Amino acid sequence: MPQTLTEKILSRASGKEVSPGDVIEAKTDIVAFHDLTGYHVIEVMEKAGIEKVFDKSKIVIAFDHLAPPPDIRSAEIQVMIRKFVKKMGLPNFHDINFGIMHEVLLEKYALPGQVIVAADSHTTTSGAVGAFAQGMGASDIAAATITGKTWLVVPTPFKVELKGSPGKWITGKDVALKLLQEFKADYFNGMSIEVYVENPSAFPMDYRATVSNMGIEMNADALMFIPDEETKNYIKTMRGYEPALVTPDPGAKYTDEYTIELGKLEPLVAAPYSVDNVKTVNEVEGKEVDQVFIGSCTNGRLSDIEIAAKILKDKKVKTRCIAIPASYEMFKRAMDLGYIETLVNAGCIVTYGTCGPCLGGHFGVAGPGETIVSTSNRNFRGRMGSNDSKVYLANPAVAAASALEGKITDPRSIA
Ligand SMILES: CC(C)[C@H](C(=O)O)[C@@H](O)C(=O)O
Ligand code: SF4
Repeated sequence: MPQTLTEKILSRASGKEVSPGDVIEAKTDIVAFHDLTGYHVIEVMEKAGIEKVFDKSKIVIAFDHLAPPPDIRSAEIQVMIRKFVKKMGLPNFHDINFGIMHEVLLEKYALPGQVIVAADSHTTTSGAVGAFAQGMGASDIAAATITGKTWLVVPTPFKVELKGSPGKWITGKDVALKLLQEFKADYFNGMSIEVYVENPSAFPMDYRATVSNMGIEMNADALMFIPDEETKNYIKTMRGYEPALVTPDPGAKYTDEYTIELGKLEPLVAAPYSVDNVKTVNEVEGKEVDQVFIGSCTNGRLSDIEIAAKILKDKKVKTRCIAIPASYEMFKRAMDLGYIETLVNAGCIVTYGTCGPCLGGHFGVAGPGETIVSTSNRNFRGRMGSNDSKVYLANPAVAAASALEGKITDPRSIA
């Protein structure tokens, strides 16, 4: 039987031919956790008295939610995890100066065809390179850390096709929001989405990562881009070697298919208080904005910072604007290309590699009555701080244009 990417990956990982609905035990290629959930993972292991991991080289840990620690409790958690890393002799540990775990996984570890599990819902991000990547709770991740295995229900594969090329100021975010507008936030429950890109270079890895990242907002078990030339180029550029590509068999069967004509997309916005409350930017433009956040594991990559820099070059923002490249690597590249200087000159506050304001943690928590435009992935009540704040999710061009004008702005109207 011709297999989808989902079936191919999970058949290899479980050692038998799988079909949607099967409950399987799959071997994990990478098991990861961060500071906030890592604490619980280690606690579960310690309570069970287990002092070994299945394979040191396959455990990845990154500090991001509490980086740098905003309070004593966060610092305590990091101290505890550093001790665990030392005791176990884990080589793939990324302290507060590396970046957001999902971005670190994408840049340094994830490969086509792998099974990746991590203690964070946005683990779907690694699907951008064609890995079956799923977020899990701390107990499941503790079990996978110990055994190198996890149990899964094989999801039903659904195909999305991206045709043509996106227009000016249209990015991966608009594709993610289009899917949410069309299908709503719970449609893909029990499914995996496999995205085929007709014209690989027109939809680069940064855009793919945004869409995969928001796969969990669609409730999909995984959101994978079918590996192609762009996957190869990305891994070659970031790591210096060419990966082997895993692709679905011709004639593989999907439960359904949906096509997006990239050239027909408009900049979209998710209005409060739900990620699927999607509107065109023109429907909400003119609303006054108190703070703009450009960053997170959704949109903190080089192209996001580049777009913001292009819009803000030689101008001044009219509202608070916080920009956070998702990793050290992204910060460094943005700095070398002059984007950081542009953003600082425009009046933005810039730091690197933290979840920070995305989940209302620190570095720009939203206050009562405030309106925020954010490039992150969630906007439910209280997500970025006060229950009385309103968060509009958008792509980096809409965010930067809104910072420039002090109100929600269509970037096509100004640049
Ligand atoms: C803290 C963590 C468990 C959570 C997640 O799993 O997604 C966070 O990263 C988020 O984005 O809300
Ligand atoms: S940046 Fe936001 S969405 Fe991503 S892992 Fe951190 S808190 Fe979660």
